[in-house]
Amino acid sequence: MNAPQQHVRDLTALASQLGFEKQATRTAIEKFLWWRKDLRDQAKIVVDDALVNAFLDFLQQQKQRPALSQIQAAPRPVAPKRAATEFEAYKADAAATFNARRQKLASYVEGKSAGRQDITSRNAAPLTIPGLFGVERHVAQRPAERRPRGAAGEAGPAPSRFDVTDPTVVADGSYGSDWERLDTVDLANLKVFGNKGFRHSQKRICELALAKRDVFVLMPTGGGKSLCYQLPAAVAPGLSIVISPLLSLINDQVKALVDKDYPATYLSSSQTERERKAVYRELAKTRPTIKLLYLTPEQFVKSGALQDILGRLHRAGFLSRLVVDEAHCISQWGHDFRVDYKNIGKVKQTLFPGLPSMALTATATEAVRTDVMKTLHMTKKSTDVFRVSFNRPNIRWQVLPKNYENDKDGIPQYVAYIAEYINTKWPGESGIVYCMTRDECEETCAYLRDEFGVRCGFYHAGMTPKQRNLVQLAWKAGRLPVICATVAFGMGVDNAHVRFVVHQSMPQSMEGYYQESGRAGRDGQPAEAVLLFHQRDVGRVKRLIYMAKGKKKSKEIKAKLMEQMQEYCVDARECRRKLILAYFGETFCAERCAGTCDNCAARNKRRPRK
Ligand SMILES: Nc1ncnc2c1ncn2[C@@H]1O[C@H](COP(=O)(O)OP(=O)(O)OP(=O)(O)O)[C@@H](O)[C@H]1O
Repeated sequence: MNAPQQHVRDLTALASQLGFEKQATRTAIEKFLWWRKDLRDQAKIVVDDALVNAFLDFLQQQKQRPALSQIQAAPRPVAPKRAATEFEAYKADAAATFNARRQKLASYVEGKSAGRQDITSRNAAPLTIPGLFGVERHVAQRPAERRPRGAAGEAGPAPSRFDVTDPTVVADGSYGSDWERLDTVDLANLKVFGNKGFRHSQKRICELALAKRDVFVLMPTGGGKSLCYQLPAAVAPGLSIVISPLLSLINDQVKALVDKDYPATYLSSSQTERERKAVYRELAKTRPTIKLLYLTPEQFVKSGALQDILGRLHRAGFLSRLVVDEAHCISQWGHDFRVDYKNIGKVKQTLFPGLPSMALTATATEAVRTDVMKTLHMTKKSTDVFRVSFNRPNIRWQVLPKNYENDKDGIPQYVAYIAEYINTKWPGESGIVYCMTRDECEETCAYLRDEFGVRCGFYHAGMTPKQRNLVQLAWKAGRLPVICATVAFGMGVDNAHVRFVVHQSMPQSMEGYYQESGRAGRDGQPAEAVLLFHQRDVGRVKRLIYMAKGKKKSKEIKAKLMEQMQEYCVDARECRRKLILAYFGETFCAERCAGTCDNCAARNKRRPRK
């Protein structure tokens, strides 16, 4: 199938999820692709937010027109003038964003970025990232009398951009107006990332990373883990490697960084030969200008050519750090175990001895943390562990009984409940309904959409990557507020405004549940996590675990994790927040829950009023 035909198929699937009539949209899509010459001519395309938005707007316009057949017949669409102009604007905008991103990325790896300088040596001219140039200039021009002074009053050492211990720093949000008081880490945070302050322990983590310590970061979803390695990588000399489990996650991160003029790139099978070669060419230089290189674990562990090149850079002292994102994938006790993750430690020890590491995760229990540290050869002595509370005060946790019976129209009552919950409590708001199987996922979506008028789509591993990507983009853009999904809708799902996450059935583990429900309320606004529980689902989950591929031992571990999940579901007394946090080794006083879980709310109701 050639590329345009593939686009037609994928975009049609998306349009039908949105309720557009299939045959009519097919022709419209062909028109759309005809307009978007860039898509038609390329074997590989980047389907990004701009493209999906342009497409959906285009569909909307087509739908409003009574005679779609006219469009079919005409060589160019006969749209009302205003609409056509609007679409032209969308088109131009989408194409411009698309091209700008590609060009930026290409210019980094091919070394064409205007005004770029070598940013890698301590004595080199200021950092080449345009945003950071001001930082450098500022530090370099700091007047001598205002530099930090030693005890005897003598002038302190001239500040360098690795000077991260300025005692006058105003951390955690309040910068004041005096720029002289800010150190390099603060300035990089402001200039490169546009943040006015640090969250949690971000600053300390950056400082320790710059001091070449091993660091283990446990921070809840949305806590701000990325900054902990992106900032030190920008400021430290040399190149940092980031291992991340998903291509979509890598793409999102690199895109966001390139948009900030940050020299980051990646190597993946989704790149064209030309793109891959350009990255290799850059890496083969004595001093590559790339600061952050994203890789999948498979590539890091299996690609001999890449290992050779990175090994050479390490021997030349040019590697700065190995970062392992979503580090719980290393451990069999984590809910997302990946074999290639397990081998990262071996490769690191053999090819990159002495290279500082950073491991980051949002879900590690004590057992997982110990496992990860052991695998990555991070010793207690050389490693600083940062744990941010996993409490999410803005999420209301609830477990409700699930009713399997059908209502008078033959619709399962639990589906009718979900529909009513969405339509009365969160109409039009963004949310996720997690389902146990692919079939349930499609079925629930059909019920919600066709019987109850909920605007929703579905997402599961049985769809092609492109179809999944389209649905995810439509969801992110707010076009499909609700997604019925299996756990395949997982890592990398980054939408701050999710108001609710419903689990239609019991999840497989507490870790998974925390991760999935934690996608609600990343913007800090009130959100809800509702789990529907029926004893029947315990047997179903168990069957899924034992029927899946894998070794007996790993299945037994999964069954144990599931039992803990079951205990959580059947507990009708203890504070949910306390149970979740205790699972991650954190103590929480139930009083602080203040009725924000079903068990505490029920207890408060029962209590006689004074
Ligand atoms: N210091 C900060 N000030 C303002 N915004 C911040 C700060 N740190 C992070 N953020 C923002 O918070 C959001 C979440 O950050 P990030 O994606 O790094 O979280 P995360 O911990 O990696 O989450 P996940 O586990 O889902 O990947 C991002 O939009 C990021 O820009």
